[in-house]
Order: sequence, then structure tokens, then C-alpha cells
Amino acid sequence: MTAPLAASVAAAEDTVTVALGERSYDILIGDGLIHRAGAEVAARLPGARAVIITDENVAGLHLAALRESLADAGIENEVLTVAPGEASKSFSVYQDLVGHVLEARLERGDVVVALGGGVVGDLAGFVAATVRRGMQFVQVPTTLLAQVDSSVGGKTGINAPQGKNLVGAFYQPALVVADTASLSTLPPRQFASGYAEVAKYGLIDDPKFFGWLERDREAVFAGGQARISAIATSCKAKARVVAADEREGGVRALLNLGHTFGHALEGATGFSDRLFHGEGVAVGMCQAFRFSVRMGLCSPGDADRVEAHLKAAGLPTRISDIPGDVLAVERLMTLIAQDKKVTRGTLTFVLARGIGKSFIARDIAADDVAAFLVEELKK
Ligand SMILES: NC(=O)c1ccc[n+]([C@@H]2O[C@H](COP(=O)([O-])OP(=O)(O)OC[C@H]3O[C@@H](n4cnc5c(N)ncnc54)[C@H](O)[C@@H]3O)[C@@H](O)[C@H]2O)c1
Ligand SMILES: O=C(O)C(=O)C[C@@H](O)[C@H](O)[C@H](O)COP(=O)(O)O
Ligand SMILES: [Zn+2]
Repeated sequence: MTAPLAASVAAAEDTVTVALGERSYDILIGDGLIHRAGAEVAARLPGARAVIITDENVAGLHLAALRESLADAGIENEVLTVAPGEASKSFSVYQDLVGHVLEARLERGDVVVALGGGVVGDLAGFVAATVRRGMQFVQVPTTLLAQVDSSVGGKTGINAPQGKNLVGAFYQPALVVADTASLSTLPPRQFASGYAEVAKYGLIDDPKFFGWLERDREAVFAGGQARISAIATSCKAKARVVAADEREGGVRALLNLGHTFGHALEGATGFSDRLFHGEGVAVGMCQAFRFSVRMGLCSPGDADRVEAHLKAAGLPTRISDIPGDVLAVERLMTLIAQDKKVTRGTLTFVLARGIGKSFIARDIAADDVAAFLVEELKK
């Protein structure tokens, strides 16, 4: 491992604060923190009872430790378990969870604890945001993706037949406890998927971080200090953006680099295991760079560098890397038209003038995007 970035060096344990006035909260990052989760929750939410929302995979691996920690801190807790996978971010699963929380007579002061990846976090967060118009909410993320991205910033929600994350709310947690030891049980394909969102922060506005990842990607995958540094640097980047623009009136849209294409690809593949979210983002970021090259904004060398890095991390970078049927441009365009960044009917994309030089491009012509996708499908 080379010396990490001076500005991004993190200790074995780190705390990042998301500064949002009276709704500010800490992200605790480090090995073994799940055992401290109960005490940390009790300190912030005295007297709260807890309902843990998790999925079947995570329940078998990390639930006992969390329950023990909550119980040791005197926090009564019960558990609701959903099926793993993106399909659980649905109206029917949401409705089911709401029913259980209400039947249990949990009150506004009680806490919904999300234990799992981004699916559980988004879903549980939407339950917390909406039951009794808002309960307390704590995130205990167990995937790389959730530790560097989805547990931070308060985007919660579910998918709709019309597209990804189309129903939801901005609702911040009171605390995030990211136990990096929980990543030791994560399948390698899921780790790589989360890595796409790590690389995203470099590509948005931190070319030094991207350069460090190019040099030290293997150390990040191996674990230890490099991984904790990468997670802490990612959380710091996201916390900065969220503090500046909580509800995506402007600069927060940069966090959507690769997502307009990526979400369309996820929708077109039926929110299935054919393409995980981070994988869609990896293809989408490569497409955002290639589209930027096509629009004369970015050098082909930078787009190649992005593709080479993500490919080396084991990620798909082109539509042809996605298993299964070839996707139709018409379907992708229909999904892209549902993107939440669409303004007065025109498309908004995050494009790039180079690595670490991303920007929000409004009024992108749909015909230009469709012509680009026709070319992409030939690759
Ligand atoms: N709210 C946000 O800001 C935000 C940001 C990025 C992504 N997201 C959303 O997050 C979701 C993707 O999250 P994800 O990649 O974490 O997927 P996920 O929640 O589906 O988790 C991936 C898989 O890993 C399993 N798993 C989780 N933790 C594990 C562990 N420690 N060991 C073994 N298995 C484990 C899960 O059961 C699941 O099968 C998408 O729905 C995406 O839209 C939201
Ligand atoms: O936090 C944000 O803002 C992001 O855009 C982070 C993304 O990685 C994440 O996938 C988010 O859920 C996408 O949000 P959406 O508003 O495009 O649905
Ligand atoms: Zn994402």
C-alpha cells in the first residue's frame, strides 16, 4: 500500500459528522462497532424501543450481535426480516412492514434500526419517515455500498413499476454505525458493486483520491487501514455535499454521476441479480464519460482510464457486459425520461470535463442520448 492521501488519512476508527444543524448526526466507522451500537443508540435516543429491519442473509450473520448490543444497553427490540435483494424495495414489502410496526404500537420516539445493505436502508428509512409521520431512525450498514453511500444523506424510498426510487422521502438518520468487520462476510461481487460508489467520489471532484484508488485498489479490497481510509474519505465527501444541499436543489445532483444511465439499466433488467446497483453505476459512469467525449467535453484518455479502473475492480463497464438479453434503446429512453432530475421535460445528466471534473449538464437533447445509446449497444 502506498502512503494514503494526506488529506484523506483516517485512523483505524473514524467519526464523520453530517452537519445539518439540529439534525446533525455522526457516522461511526471502524472494526467491531456493532458491539457498541446499543450504547451509542441509548446515548442519543434514551428510552427508545427498537424495531430492527434486516434481510434474511444479514439476519443469519450479524443480527445476533446487534440484538445483544441493544439488549445490553437496555433497549427492547424486535425484528422484521425481508427477502434479500432489490425486489424488496416495493410497495407490498413496505406496506407489510408498516403494518407490523403499527401493530407493535411503536411510537414516534421509538427507533427503526436498518441492519443491512442499501435495500434495507432505503426501505427501513422510508418506513421510519412515514409511520406516524416520522419515527427515529438509525442505520447499521453492512455492505460497502451502504457504508460509503446509502446510509448517509437521508435518501429513503422504494421502486415503482415506472422506475427506480420513484417514491420516497428525504429523512435523515440520528446515527450511522458502520462496522467495517461486517464486510468480511460480504460476497466479492457485492464488494465490487459498492466499490463503484467509492470510485464515484474521486470521479466527481477528487482526482487525487481517484489516483490513490488506482494505486491502492487492491489494498482497499484486501481490508485493513486502506479500506477504512477509503470508507472514511467517501463518507466525508458525501457528508460535505449533503450538508451543502440536503434536498438536491443543486450540487447534490453530482452524487448522481452514472445514475441516469445506471438506473435505466437496472430498470430494464427488472431490478434483478443480472445487475446490482453499483454495477449499473459502473456502466453508467463509463457511459457518462463516453457521452462527455462524444459531446466534445472530455478527452478519450480520461474515459479510457475510468473504464480500465472499474474493469480492474471486476465491474461491468459496457452494456455488453450485462448478462442476458440485449436491452432496447426505446425502453432505456422511457426509463431515462422518468429520472428525477428531469426539469420541465428536459434531461439533466452529470457529465465530466475530465477525472474529478464532473458537472451538472441541463437541457440535454433526448435525441443525442438515444443516438449515443445506439452506438453503446454496438460495443
Ligand atoms: N439512499 C441512498 O443514498 C442510496 C445510495 C446508493 C445506493 N442506494 C440503494 O442501495 C441499494 C443497493 O444496496 P446494496 O448494494 O447494499 O445492496 P443490498 O442491500 O441488496 O445488499 C447486497 C446483498 O448483500 C447481502 N449482504 C448485506 N450485508 C452483508 C454482509 N455483511 N455479509 C453478507 N451478505 C450481506 C444482502 O443480503 C444482499 O443480498 C439499491 O437499492 C440502491 O438504489 C441508495
Ligand atoms: O445521495 C445521493 O444524492 C445520491 O444520488 C447517491 C446515489 O448513489 C444513490 O444511488 C441514490 O439513491 C440515487 O438517488 P436518486 O435520487 O437518483 O434516486
Ligand atoms: Zn448509487
